[in-house]
Amino acid sequence: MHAKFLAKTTRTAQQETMKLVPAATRTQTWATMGSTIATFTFVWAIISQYCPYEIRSLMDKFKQRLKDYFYPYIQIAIHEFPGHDQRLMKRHEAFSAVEAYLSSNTSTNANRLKAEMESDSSSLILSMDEYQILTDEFQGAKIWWVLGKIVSQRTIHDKYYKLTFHKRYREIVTKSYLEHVMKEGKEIRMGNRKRKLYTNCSGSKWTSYNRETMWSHIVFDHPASFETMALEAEKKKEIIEDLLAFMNGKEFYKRIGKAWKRGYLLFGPPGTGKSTMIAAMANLLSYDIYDLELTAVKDNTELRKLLIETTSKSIIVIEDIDCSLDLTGQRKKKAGKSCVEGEKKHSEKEKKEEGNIDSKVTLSGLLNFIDGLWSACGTERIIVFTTNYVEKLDPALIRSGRMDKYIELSYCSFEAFKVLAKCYLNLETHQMFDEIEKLMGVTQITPADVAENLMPKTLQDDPQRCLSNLIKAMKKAKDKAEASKMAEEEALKKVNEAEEEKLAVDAQ
Ligand SMILES: Nc1ncnc2c1ncn2[C@@H]1O[C@H](COP(=O)(O)OP(=O)(O)OP(=O)(O)O)[C@@H](O)[C@H]1O
Repeated sequence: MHAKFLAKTTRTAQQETMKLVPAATRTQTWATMGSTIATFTFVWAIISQYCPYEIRSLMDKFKQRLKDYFYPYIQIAIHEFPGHDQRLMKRHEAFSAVEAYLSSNTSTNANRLKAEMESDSSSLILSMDEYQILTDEFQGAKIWWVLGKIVSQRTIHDKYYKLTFHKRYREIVTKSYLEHVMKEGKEIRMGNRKRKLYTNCSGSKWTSYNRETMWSHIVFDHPASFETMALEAEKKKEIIEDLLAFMNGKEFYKRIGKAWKRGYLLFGPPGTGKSTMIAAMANLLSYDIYDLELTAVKDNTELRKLLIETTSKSIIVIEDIDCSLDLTGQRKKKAGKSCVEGEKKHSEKEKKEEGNIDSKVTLSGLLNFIDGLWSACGTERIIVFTTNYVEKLDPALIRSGRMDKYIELSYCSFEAFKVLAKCYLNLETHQMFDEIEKLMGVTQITPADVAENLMPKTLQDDPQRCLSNLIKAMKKAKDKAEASKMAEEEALKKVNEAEEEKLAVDAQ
């Protein structure tokens, strides 16, 4: 039994030893590896310190190649402030585009999100938090995105988006995927951003990001739309189609070799909706507006600079062009609508407050602005001129080919009135409409005046009262027109009689 026990004990000890051997070997391996790494690090530190630069750089190259060989992934970083130049505080457009692109699938894929409201955005933007990894797929390629941050002693830390992908997808990612990200990102940003109304007149309520730009801006938040514009349906449709064709015409303009821009001349009496139409155009296309005040532009050089600073997807507006230039190309002083209503005297102080200066912009400078070589810098821009007196304009300014489309906005027709009645009173038909239609056939009333009368004075205001107000206003306008026509005829009759008398006297 003792021998049996001894044999068992010996076997167990042997087994234990067998079990212990690999554990000991493992410990030994780790120890060897640790000391090898320590030796390597030590040797590397010595080499780095004493080895000549050329050899070190060769070794670095070799190290990188070795890493490339064993690490089959490619990484691309897109920095927030490229070149680390944060002085201008100008974010890299590519960084913002990536941010917008990733925000679209962040909400479904990421579990740590950041919600921010950018100064020029109209809604909250969800983006991935730092070091969160997002996966995207494109044409079979898998791409990982991560948001990193370089912490430095600067007040702002440079952030970057890094994308990682397998090197077999290099072609797809660099040729198509990045382009797709930029395009989609820019579109998302366009849809989210608040649009702006720029002016070249400086004033306290206008803001500008930095002193380097000649334009100041406020957020453009005008509710005008083509739907609410009092205009004949056919005309409305034609204008909308024209604008949309322009917006989607990138390839077309490229094919025909023309700069991607379009000129519109809006003309008609005051209060017929020229400014409203510009706002509706900007809302339809989601464009910014640059309201160019010519009287505040020093000379042609400054005009050119202003033009260069405008961005694409914008409408450049010069209102009341007849007041800004005369036929000889010399400037008239503009004071609101003074050139129409009689030249009101403007004090130097008032002129300064409006930003008006003694401008030397010439007609040729303006023509260059519209379709000279300089006008081709930048793309997707619409230039709109407005005037109350188209016949006063220099023929050079409106010759065919210079302005692409002429839009006349005139007195209110019955069809246009019905649009306003629907908007203001929610009425599609009413027994008083017949009388209004008859009066509209013989009276000239502007949509602004119609709108003024249809506007309910209180929330409970009776639509019937608004319609009868309009009828009264139209009858008054009709009587006034008839009276002034009679006065004109009377004056003409007197002139004729006087001339006849003079002829009779001369004949004697
Ligand atoms: N066609 C229209 N449709 C809807 N509302 C209109 C229209 N025309 C004028 N209005 C109304 O009248 C107001 C003044 O119109 P708007 O300033 O657009 O006219 P305008 O032709 O630009 O005048 P001006 O030549 O004096 O600048 C607008 O705020 C709008 O409410």
